[in-house]
Amino acid sequence: MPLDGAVDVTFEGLTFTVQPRGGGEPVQILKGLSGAVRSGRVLAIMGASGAGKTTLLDVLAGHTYTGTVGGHVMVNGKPRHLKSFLRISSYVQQRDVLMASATVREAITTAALLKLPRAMPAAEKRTRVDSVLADLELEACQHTLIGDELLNMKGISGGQRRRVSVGIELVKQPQLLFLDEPTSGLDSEMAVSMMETLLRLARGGRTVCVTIHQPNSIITSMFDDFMLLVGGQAAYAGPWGGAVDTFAAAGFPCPQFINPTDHFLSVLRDGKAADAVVAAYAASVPALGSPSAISSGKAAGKAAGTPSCDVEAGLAGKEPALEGSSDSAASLASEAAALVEAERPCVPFVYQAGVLSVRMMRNWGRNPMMLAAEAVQYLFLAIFVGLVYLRLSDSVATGVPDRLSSLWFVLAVLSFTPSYTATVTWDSERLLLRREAGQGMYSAAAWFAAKTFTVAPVQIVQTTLFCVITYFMVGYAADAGRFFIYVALLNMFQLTSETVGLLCALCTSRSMYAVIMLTFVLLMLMTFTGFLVTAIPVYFKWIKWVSYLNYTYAALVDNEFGGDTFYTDDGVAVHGSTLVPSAVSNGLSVLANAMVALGLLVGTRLLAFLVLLVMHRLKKI
Ligand SMILES: Nc1ncnc2c1ncn2[C@@H]1O[C@H](COP(=O)(O)OP(=O)(O)OP(=O)(O)O)[C@@H](O)[C@H]1O
Repeated sequence: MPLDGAVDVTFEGLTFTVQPRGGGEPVQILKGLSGAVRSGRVLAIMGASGAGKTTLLDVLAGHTYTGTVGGHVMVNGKPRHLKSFLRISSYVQQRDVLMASATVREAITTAALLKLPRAMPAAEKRTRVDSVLADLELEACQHTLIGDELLNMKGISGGQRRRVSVGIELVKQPQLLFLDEPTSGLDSEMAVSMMETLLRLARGGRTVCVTIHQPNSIITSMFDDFMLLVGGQAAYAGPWGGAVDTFAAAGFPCPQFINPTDHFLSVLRDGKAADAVVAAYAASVPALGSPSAISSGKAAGKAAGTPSCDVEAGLAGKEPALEGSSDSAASLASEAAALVEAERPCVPFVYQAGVLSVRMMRNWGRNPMMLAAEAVQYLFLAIFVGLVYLRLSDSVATGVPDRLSSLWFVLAVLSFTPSYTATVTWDSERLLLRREAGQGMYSAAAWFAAKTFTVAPVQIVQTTLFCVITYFMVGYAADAGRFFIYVALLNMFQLTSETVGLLCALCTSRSMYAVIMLTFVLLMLMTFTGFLVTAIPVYFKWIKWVSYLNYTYAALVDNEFGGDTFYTDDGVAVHGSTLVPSAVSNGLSVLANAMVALGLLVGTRLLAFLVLLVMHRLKKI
């Protein structure tokens, strides 16, 4: 799909400085880099691990969230206006984070629905998807699942996954494409095919900038421009063909039959040699501040094919104090505002939530094992509880304590099962949410709404099944009203448990830590329902009053005992309400306890929502 409107990006004296977390002197990661990324061409940024490739790509793409950027970035010769720049550019991160249960076409269609204006006709969006599939040669596998080996879901190849990640960005037809290590993890054939795709996109009028680790010689032959970094400095910047000459001029000619990039990296491993190359390169380009340094780059490069061409001086170690340098506080604030603006979705909230709900439901549908595993878990546990407490008697001596413990056991099952499921599924959800919401495909609030409205019905069905089995197997009060109260209380309880699990996952950002936190929280809440401990120490009393287990347990016990009669061994009838232990009863009616439990469900859900928003804003998820 050829594009109109060539975009050339030039940069001069770029620095990037971070303040180490543990304190100490600021660390300069990029040390005054200058160069250009041209329309219709591919610029490959290379260097050893830690040389600063990703940092440079982030700064060029305008994706820096921390640190201080210095220097100039110009777009078509004018200072970059980050907000419009972000609108016409796309960034493909190193790791493919995709929905495993979607087909290739569905993944790109979802991106089109969320990234293109709502007003654009559906047919036009479909055409856009078709053309992306054609551009990336994904037509043959468009109906294949993306898949995930960890989920035992067979899917497309690694190279196709990389192309799907690019396709998701291409739907908005960006003029600039930044890709972090697009060939990493691919075998050489797939890596070549990926580079061919990028070259084709560049030739169609796009400006393409990639970081690359260890390219083979076929891949290097596809570079138009090349930038080689060592310790945040430029060892070379210019047309690919000039790099070998620069190294030769510095005293390091490339041996015959050796891949030049292997030679470059091997030379740069030696600190002294690296300094010599950096100095030789810096001496071969116009001085920083010279009018020719940026503006004449393209023409000079094309004419001479020397290092001082498309990509300009990487002036080693110099801290440029350029006029209008972007490291002023005001400039940084406006860049941050531009990023926030760029992360704002372009379709309405309800539409976002709708598209996400469809995708989540499809995910359930395509993962019958996931659904079945949960349902079997509830079924198995319900039958287990039923068998343990099968047909309880109405004896004061045995029926009463067994009823109390069975209800506590039911709560234990419905505390741990949904909350653990919420924490263990979080890791994969988090990565997708971070990428997609981070790119402004949808808001975190829309994701939360979609999750709430798609997960809740499934959970209600599962919990109701659990309730029916346990109620009749155990033989709780034979009263329809009390049965429905039991079902309602446990459904609210189960949803609260799921929310508590999600809350722990959101607070810790890693499911492993979430599980530890959750176990601690649940055990603490379970201890103070009045069933395990009757005399609660004064310093723990507050836990009882904020615990959703306490209110639900009190309501369940009251509901069960309230209208029933029990019999002593001597046959004396005793009204159930008098048998409720004082440690369990909290003085509230069933309805009042249910209302508090409902309030706690709404409260924890709102709290989870707020934590999600904060963590998303802080880039912690
Ligand atoms: N926010 C940061 N705070 C502290 N150090 C950082 C930060 N970002 C990057 N660095 C450091 O800057 C150096 C360059 O990092 P960068 O990720 O750009 O390297 P790279 O060349 O892309 O490496 P790789 O190929 O391993 O991804 C590394 O030493 C890294 O630890």
